[in-house]
Amino acid sequence: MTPLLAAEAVTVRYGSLTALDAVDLHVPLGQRHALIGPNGAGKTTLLDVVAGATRPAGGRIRLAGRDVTRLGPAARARRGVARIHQRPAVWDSLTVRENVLVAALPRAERAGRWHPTARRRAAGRTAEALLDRVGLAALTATTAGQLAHGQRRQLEIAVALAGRPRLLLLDEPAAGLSAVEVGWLADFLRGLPRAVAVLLVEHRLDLVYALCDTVTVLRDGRTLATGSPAEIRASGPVREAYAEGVA
Ligand SMILES: Nc1ncnc2c1ncn2[C@@H]1O[C@H](COP(=O)(O)OP(=O)(O)OP(=O)(O)O)[C@@H](O)[C@H]1O
Repeated sequence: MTPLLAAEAVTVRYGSLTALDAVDLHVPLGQRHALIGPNGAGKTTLLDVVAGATRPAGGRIRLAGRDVTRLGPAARARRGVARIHQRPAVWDSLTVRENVLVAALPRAERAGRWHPTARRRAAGRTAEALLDRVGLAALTATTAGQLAHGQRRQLEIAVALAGRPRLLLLDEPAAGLSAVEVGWLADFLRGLPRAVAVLLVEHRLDLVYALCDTVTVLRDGRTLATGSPAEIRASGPVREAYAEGVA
């Protein structure tokens, strides 16, 4: 079956540094797939390539079989790719609700809400439901710039889901969160419908093993191993390589 995401022989160079060297990655529909590896292994670079933020020097990205290598981030977002950044990226000057509305309006239009009032209403309902789900219902009128780090993460997740993605790219979502917030994040991601596939970059292996079906280990821009959490845990070379480089 055609995977939702296929990265084929993706190569990225920064000057003389090869950040990714012919990396292959397949994510089937609905899969929770983790990318782990030492610092500098190329994990964020691979997310950048999948999101369309970095153009590879070689290789292809296919979404549901279609070659999207030449498409930028906005076109990929329209095809169902959403991203959570290492530092939560939200509009500081807008309210919490407005942040989600901005993301929900184009989706409402694509869903056939042509009339502006109908579009606003549909987007408003989406925003309210999502803010409720991420636990920000009491803060809808708060300016995003006033939110604490964990709340910004919750908001960014609501914004990402407002476009109804098929593929959610998460770049170290647990970074900077308290233990309670990490627990919330794990529960939230576990509860995501399988209509959304997840590609997760995360240093916290407890979270990776608890959430993901498949784990790919990168090292120095190359794939060291891909397997189930049990297979990756049991792999001596993987443990050594990962332990060497983790901060
Ligand atoms: N814009 C850039 N210009 C030059 N080099 C870069 C750039 N972005 C990344 N690199 C280099 O590419 C390599 C891969 O970086 P990347 O951020 O993808 O690694 P990572 O596995 O995500 O690391 P970390 O776990 O530390 O976030 C590193 O050597 C990094 O210094």
